Amino acid sequence: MNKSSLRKYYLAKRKTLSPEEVKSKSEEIKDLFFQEINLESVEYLHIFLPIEKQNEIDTFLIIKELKRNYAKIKMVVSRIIPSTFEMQHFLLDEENLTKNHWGILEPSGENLTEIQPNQIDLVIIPLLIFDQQGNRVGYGKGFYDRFLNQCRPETLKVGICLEEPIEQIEDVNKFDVKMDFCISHSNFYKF
Ligand SMILES: Nc1nc2c(c(=O)[nH]1)N(C=O)[C@@H](CNc1ccc(C(=O)N[C@@H](CCC(=O)O)C(=O)O)cc1)CN2
Ligand SMILES: Nc1ncnc2c1ncn2[C@@H]1O[C@H](COP(=O)(O)OP(=O)(O)OP(=O)(O)O)[C@@H](O)[C@H]1O
Repeated sequence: MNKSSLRKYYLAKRKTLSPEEVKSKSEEIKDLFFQEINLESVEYLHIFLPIEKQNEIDTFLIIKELKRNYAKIKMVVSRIIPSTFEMQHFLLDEENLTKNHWGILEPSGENLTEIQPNQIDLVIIPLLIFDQQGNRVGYGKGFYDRFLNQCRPETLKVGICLEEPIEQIEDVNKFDVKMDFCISHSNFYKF
C-alpha cells in the first residue's frame, strides 16, 4: 500500500483504541525502550509529546522514568513552524507547555533554551505505521523527515508505534529517513 492509504487506514484504526489499550501499550513500549536502548552516551534526547485526542502513545511515561533514573539526560521537545514544515527545539520544561492549534503541547514562554538538531543524540519519533525495512508513515507533512535530516548521521532514530510492521511501504522517497529501531508493545525491531 502507499503512504496515503496507510495513513487513512491506521489513523482510523488508532481512533478505535480505548484509553485503557493506549495506556497499557504505552507502558509496555516504555518498558521495552529502557530494556533495549543503551542510553549511556546520550546527552540530549528528543521526545515528542502525545496528542491525546489522536490516541498517541503516552510518552510522559518515558519522560517520568528518564527523570527518575537518568537525571543527566537533557530532554528536548519541539515547536512546529507551520509555514516551513520545520521544527524548533528546546529543553523540556514541563511548567511551560502550551497546546497548539492541533492539540500538541509545545514549549512556550520566555526562558526557553534552544537546542540545535546537531546536538541531539537520540530522537524518539511518532509514527502511524512502519515497514520491515524501517521506513515510516506519519501525518504526512514531513516534519520529522526534515528534522532527522538536520541531525548528525549517527544520531539514534527510535520510532515507537502501536502497530506491528507491514511488509513494505510502496512509495518511499528520497526524503524519507529510515529509523534505526522501532518499538511496538511486544517487539523490538532493529534495521
Ligand atoms: N505528538 C506529535 N507531535 C508532532 C508530530 C506527531 O506526529 N505527533 N508531528 C509529526 O510529523 C509533527 C506535527 N505534525 C502535523 C501534521 C499535520 C498538521 C496539519 O496541518 N494538519 C491539518 C490537516 C492535514 C490533513 O488533513 O492533511 C489540520 O489539522 O488542519 C500539523 C502538524 C510535529 N509534532
Ligand atoms: N527534507 C525535505 N525537504 C523537502 N521536502 C521534504 C523533506 N522531507 C520531506 N519532504 C516532503 O514532505 C512531504 C511529506 O512527506 P511524507 O509523506 O514522507 O511524510 P510523513 O513522514 O508521513 O510525515 P511526518 O514526517 O510529518 O510524520 C513529502 O511531500 C516530502 O517530499
